[in-house]
Amino acid sequence: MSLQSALKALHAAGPPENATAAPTSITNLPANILEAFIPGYSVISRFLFDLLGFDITLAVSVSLLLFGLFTSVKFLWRHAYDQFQIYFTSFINIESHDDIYDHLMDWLAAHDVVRHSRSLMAESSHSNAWDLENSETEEEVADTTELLNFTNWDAKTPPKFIPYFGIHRFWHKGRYFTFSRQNKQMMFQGFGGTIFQHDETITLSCIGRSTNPIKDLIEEARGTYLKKGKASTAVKRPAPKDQRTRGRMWNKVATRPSRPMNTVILDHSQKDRILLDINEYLHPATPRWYANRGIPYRRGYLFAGPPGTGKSSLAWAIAGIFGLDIFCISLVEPSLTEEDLGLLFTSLPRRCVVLLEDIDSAGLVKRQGPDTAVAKPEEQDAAAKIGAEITKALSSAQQNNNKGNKDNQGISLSGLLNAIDGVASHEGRVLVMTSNFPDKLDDALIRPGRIDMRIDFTNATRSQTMELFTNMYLPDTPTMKKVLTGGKAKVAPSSTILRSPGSAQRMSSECTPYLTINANIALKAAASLTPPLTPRDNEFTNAASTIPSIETSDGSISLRANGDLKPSKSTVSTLTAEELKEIAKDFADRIPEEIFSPAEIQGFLLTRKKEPLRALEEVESWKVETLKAKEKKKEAQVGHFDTTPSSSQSLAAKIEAPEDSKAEESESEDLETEHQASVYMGSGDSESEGSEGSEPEDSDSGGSESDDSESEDYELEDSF
Ligand SMILES: Nc1ncnc2c1ncn2[C@@H]1O[C@H](COP(=O)(O)OP(=O)(O)OP(=O)(O)O)[C@@H](O)[C@H]1O
Repeated sequence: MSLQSALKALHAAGPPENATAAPTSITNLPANILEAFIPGYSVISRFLFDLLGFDITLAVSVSLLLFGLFTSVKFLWRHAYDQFQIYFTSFINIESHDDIYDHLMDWLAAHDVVRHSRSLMAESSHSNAWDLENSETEEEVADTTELLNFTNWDAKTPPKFIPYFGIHRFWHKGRYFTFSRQNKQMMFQGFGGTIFQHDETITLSCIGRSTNPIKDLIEEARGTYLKKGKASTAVKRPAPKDQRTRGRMWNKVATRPSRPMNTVILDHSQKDRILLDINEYLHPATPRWYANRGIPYRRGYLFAGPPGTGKSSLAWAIAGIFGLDIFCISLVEPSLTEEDLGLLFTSLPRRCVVLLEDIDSAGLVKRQGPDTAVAKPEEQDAAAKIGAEITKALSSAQQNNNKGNKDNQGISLSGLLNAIDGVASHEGRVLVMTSNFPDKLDDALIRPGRIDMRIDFTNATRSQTMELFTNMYLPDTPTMKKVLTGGKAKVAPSSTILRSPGSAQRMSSECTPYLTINANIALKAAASLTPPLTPRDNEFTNAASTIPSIETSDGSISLRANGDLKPSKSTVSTLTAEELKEIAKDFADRIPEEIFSPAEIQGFLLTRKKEPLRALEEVESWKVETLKAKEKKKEAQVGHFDTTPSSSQSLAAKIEAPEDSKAEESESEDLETEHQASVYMGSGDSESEGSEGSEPEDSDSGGSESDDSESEDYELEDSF
């Protein structure tokens, strides 16, 4: 029927006056009823009749009836649905500041929900430095002589889609789930006016009167999430002040690959000691043991030593090995109050590593008052005096700061002690404090019960230097890469506890029964390692098996492993493990003992990370220059702090009569070089009795995980 004929038909229906007559059908409502719904209806309909030539009453009546029907069905449906939800469905709510929120979002992003939902949120997924390390990208950057451009790589990273606010429905394992994401906006009156804050809640529900299916789903999401980050360590820091007031105490700031223990170069007996101690402490049976004896279930460790000697690295490695998150607290954070500190400790998970870095420079107000931070009379060492001055300056600066900030009174020593072992303190955590000046610490802070074990770090010894060197230049195998990148390596966490079957055996025999179980597991894991990760007992033999050939061309050197790795174009020759060992020895011979920190040596090697021979060649001049710079800095500091002239002696005073052949070899160098070379010889001679001609005891060939990624590691740690 054409439009014209339709209009004609309507026109034939007669004028609106007819409409006032009794309706001929239910769809043709009386005009007075329509008037009640639409005020002025009769005027409008007359006007439209004059204009169009037909009565609209029928059309309006039908529309109104349909609308009424729809509204009542909708109302009934909603009511019925609400009743159904109340009596026949179960709910679990999750706040956005909880870890489960992340677990679920991650799970949903990878689940069908996202594929079928029509309301999604796209998030740019920024891969971190380690994510880039996959075979595809690696091939693309095989040639390190060219400048890199990451634009294309970023473009290749697809965005991540997560469900947007609102309700999403999905089936999972034969059950129907509803996922609702709500945004809450809160309003606060602050000093600067009204502050709006957003917070999120998600509600998971399923049909049935039991919450078990939802719990299972959450458990599944959690499992998937944790599995993904199995070989990585989550780094958490206190949430910003405004979030803390709303109950969110910690924020995850990063996830980084677990640091293998063999990349922390430290006396192996010390490493074993601390690992066994923590392993025993974390064992599920231990809390009962503590409770039965009325001992608070806490354990604290002090890592003491000069800067850059591996204190934080060891804490990271411990977190990685035991699969714990690491919670870093900076006591100098301006918004942190004692109350906050207490709450932070209370909201720690059951097992975790809490890292309090550089506790000596945290400006703690001591119990007896800030002046007690002044150096004690027996402190003759310039470095110690400088440390005391810095602590004092920091302390007074913090107090000055606090004068203008009523909220923040700073953290006092007693505030920290309360947080560490007060009633509110969470039990089961591994507390690690690091300090460059342990002698400055208040006795109360380091008394047993608060600090149960102290590990002393020193500047690099000869064997440490050798190990640093070999770690830097051992080939990077795919297995190692997986360990470092948190890839699909299956043995990463356990294998790093014990470095080799030999050490696993030893550990097994030394441990308590329940530790033996763990050691046996570790023994199996260690046995399943590929050669480069099984060091210590037969380090160089293993390493040699991964290096099949030598190619020498232009004098620069790189390593190649069994065809697993392609040599980069910038480095063209290969060393055997034996040769590498010899170079490492030579290198260590040229570095004075306990003068340079491992961080300094690592920094030097990093700039020559594929050229061990160049490192060997250039180490002498680097050594001289660095020593000069150190001396200068020390003099400047001594002058600044007005200490006695003897305080500038440190390096010079360690110099003894040159007598070693190495020192004689360098006779062409200036006087100072000779002078400093003898520093090394002096200590090297005495040390050489134990170490000369022998491999560095306990060195880990597995440490080859260093290489390229170590520089990233270095930078990242600094940023933390
Ligand atoms: N013993 C070591 N073994 C391996 N690497 C080390 C060692 N000491 C330092 N490094 C390297 O030096 C860098 C700095 O180390 P780290 O932060 O652990 O030192 P630190 O003692 O905590 O320093 P600070 O006291 O300044 O905080 C890291 O990249 C780390 O890899």
